[in-house]
Amino acid sequence: MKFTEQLWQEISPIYSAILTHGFVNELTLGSLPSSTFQYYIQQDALYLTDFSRALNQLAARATTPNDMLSFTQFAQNAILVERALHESYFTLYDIQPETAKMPACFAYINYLLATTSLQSVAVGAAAVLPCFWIYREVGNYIHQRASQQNPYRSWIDTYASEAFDQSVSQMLALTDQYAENASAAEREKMRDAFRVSSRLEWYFWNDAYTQNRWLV
Ligand SMILES: Cc1ncc(C[n+]2csc(CCO)c2C)c(N)n1
Repeated sequence: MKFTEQLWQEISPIYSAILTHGFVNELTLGSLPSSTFQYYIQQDALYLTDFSRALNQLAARATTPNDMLSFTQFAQNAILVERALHESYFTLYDIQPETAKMPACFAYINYLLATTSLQSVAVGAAAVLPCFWIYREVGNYIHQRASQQNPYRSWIDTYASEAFDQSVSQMLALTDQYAENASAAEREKMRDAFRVSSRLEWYFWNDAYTQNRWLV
């Protein structure tokens, strides 16, 4: 079994919790309150900018030109996605930009920046992988079920694209290659990083759903 297949098996309860989460359910049905979607998009714009920084960190630290190129392209793409949010959804759904990261976004981004800066590139790659992989799976899941009249259709179509599918496959191959060259202890850290980020993906949806804010 591929290393990444093993990773996916290990997060099976987390992935199920994401698919059955109220945010995903209501987004699919089109009944998600616009204020909830607004919170999500505002936080995601903040997330994407720093996610790009985390990928650039991996690009700077990768040892082969091929890997550097992959991480650089992913990093560039995250900024393009962020820009697309501004050019489409912010206008389409009349959303105001936000500057404060709420708890899940704050935790997730700081975890990714610390891991891609201070851990090995292999562990850093495992930490950013859920962002790609979970979005492809959740994106396809929603895409298959949502109606054409869904008010969030424009967002839903983004993650079901072929271009996105290709970058996820590239990221998976890259992670498997790092795992092959890693020691058992290193692979254990990769598994842990993959699980932590997957959990934080759930928290990201949950913060939007509950409109979570700093209590103090
Ligand atoms: C919280 C959160 N997690 C994952 C994504 C998905 N995503 C954003 S950028 C990118 C690819 C960059 O090359 C992917 C897969 C998101 N938007 N927000």
